[in-house]
Amino acid sequence: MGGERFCLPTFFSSPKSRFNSVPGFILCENAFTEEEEAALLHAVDSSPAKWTRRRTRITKNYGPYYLYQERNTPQGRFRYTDGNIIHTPLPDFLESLVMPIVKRGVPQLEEFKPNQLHVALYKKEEDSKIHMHNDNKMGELGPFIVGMCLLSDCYMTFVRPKDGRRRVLHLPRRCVYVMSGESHHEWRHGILKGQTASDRVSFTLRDVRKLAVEEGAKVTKSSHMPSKKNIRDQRAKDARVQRGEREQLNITLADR
Ligand SMILES: O=C(O)CCC(=O)C(=O)O
Ligand SMILES: [Fe+2]
Repeated sequence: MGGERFCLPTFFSSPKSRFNSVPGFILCENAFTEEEEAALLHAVDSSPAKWTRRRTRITKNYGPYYLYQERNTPQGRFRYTDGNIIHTPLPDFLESLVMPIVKRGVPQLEEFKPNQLHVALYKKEEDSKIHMHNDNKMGELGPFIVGMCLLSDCYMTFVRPKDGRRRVLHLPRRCVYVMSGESHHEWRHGILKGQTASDRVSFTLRDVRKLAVEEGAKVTKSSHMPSKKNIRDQRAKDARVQRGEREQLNITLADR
């Protein structure tokens, strides 16, 4: 760990963040070994899902393709192609590797059955970050969101819009964390620029209970159709892909 640009954001020292905890947030340190970490990275590398660039992060997505917008639209938080939510099958390593670690570290998660796994690579040299957001803004998730930190520590910033409270939590490499209760429903969170110690990989597990449209169903109601602008943007993107302009992301995590 180290690097001069990895330090607490300046507002951390403000009186509002003196009590550094967020209700409902559970942190399990040393939740997995270096060998397990290597196995998880190798499993992501071996999985056929494609890497996609999203703003400054690079991600692999399994389950319904999730967007981080907080606007309440009829199509919800999901990305569509031809009227269907993009859906990548869950990988085998979710059951064989990920869930045993999560349940061992946090026994309260015994009943937790995620149907979505989001793998993100935050690159230090690209100042990767994730903007402040609330994953459950539209109430589509079950009671837990679970995260895992691989390869690097980071600081996660929390803000509670109701009263402006702010907290910054240190998430160590190889931890498992859980957002439940207030941290899940009332706080927003993000990882700001410069707040990962080095290249970091995270796993986010969600239990998506409400899709705007039935999984796999054709969108027929006009109110469920993506906006004209979304359709235009998607067509332009598809055309770029066909012309081979899309960035080819050949990434290997295991050799980092
Ligand atoms: O990288 C992380 O640990 C957090 C990611 C996150 O907040 C999310 O995917 O919703
Ligand atoms: Fe999140």
